[in-house]
Amino acid sequence: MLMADLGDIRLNYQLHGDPEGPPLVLIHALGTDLRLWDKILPLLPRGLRVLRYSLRGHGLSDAPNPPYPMGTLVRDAERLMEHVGMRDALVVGLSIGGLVAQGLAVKRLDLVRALVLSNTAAKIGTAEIWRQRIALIEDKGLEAIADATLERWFPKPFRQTDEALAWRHMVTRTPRHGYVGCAHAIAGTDFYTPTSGLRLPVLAIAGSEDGSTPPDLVRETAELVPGSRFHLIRGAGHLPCVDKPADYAEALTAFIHETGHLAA
Ligand SMILES: O=C(O)CC1=CCC(=O)O1
Repeated sequence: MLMADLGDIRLNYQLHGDPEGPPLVLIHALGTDLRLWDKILPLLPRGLRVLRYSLRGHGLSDAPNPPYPMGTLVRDAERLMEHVGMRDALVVGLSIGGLVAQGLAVKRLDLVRALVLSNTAAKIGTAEIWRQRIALIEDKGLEAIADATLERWFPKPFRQTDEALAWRHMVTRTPRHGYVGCAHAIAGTDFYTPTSGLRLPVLAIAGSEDGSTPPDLVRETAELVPGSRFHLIRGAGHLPCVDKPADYAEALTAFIHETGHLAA
């Protein structure tokens, strides 16, 4: 468990794997933290240098007052990669993590060699949806959105497990400032034009049961970048690294080898 003091923010991060290996960066979803990747880490090929961190306002990272502009979240990722001495990485971003990953690739292509856009889009939801969600949280707290969030995140059978309850706790324990800060960032982000200009290998991953970023939305984003590949995980929800970790790790591993990031 490590903390990067970047001056105006301290971010919690972890490094795994081979310190000399090709870099892989994992960026999580709203209302979760770096533990989102726990199940897939042991399933990834050996030899990678893996960086995962908690976004500002999440996990053990600082949670300053909202709002957080998307540019600030992108700058956090940029500065953290510089802090640990990483460039030319394969960057995996899930949901808001996918927005940060797109922004990072647009701004700093030297840091990003390939992108995995998981359960994400160039634009997620509408400003009005996010305004309503922020107002509800500011009035009643995160408990007020927890059940609806789990319905969008997980297919019904998974929602009935003890594990789903643990993820519900993760949502309600997210600092209110942190969730609202990042919700503002999502509300203000439309990457259709900048992402259309990207030219790098892209794998888009969708879950057939995803109630937050449904497969068609993910496919539409993949199609913005010529040559990108779309992979659907059947039976998975918004967080396939949680409810279908083996399928998720397999798709990621195939892409890691396909792009030549790590020799097969
Ligand atoms: O809360 C949701 O519906 C899912 C979500 C949207 C952006 C994100 O990171 O998660």
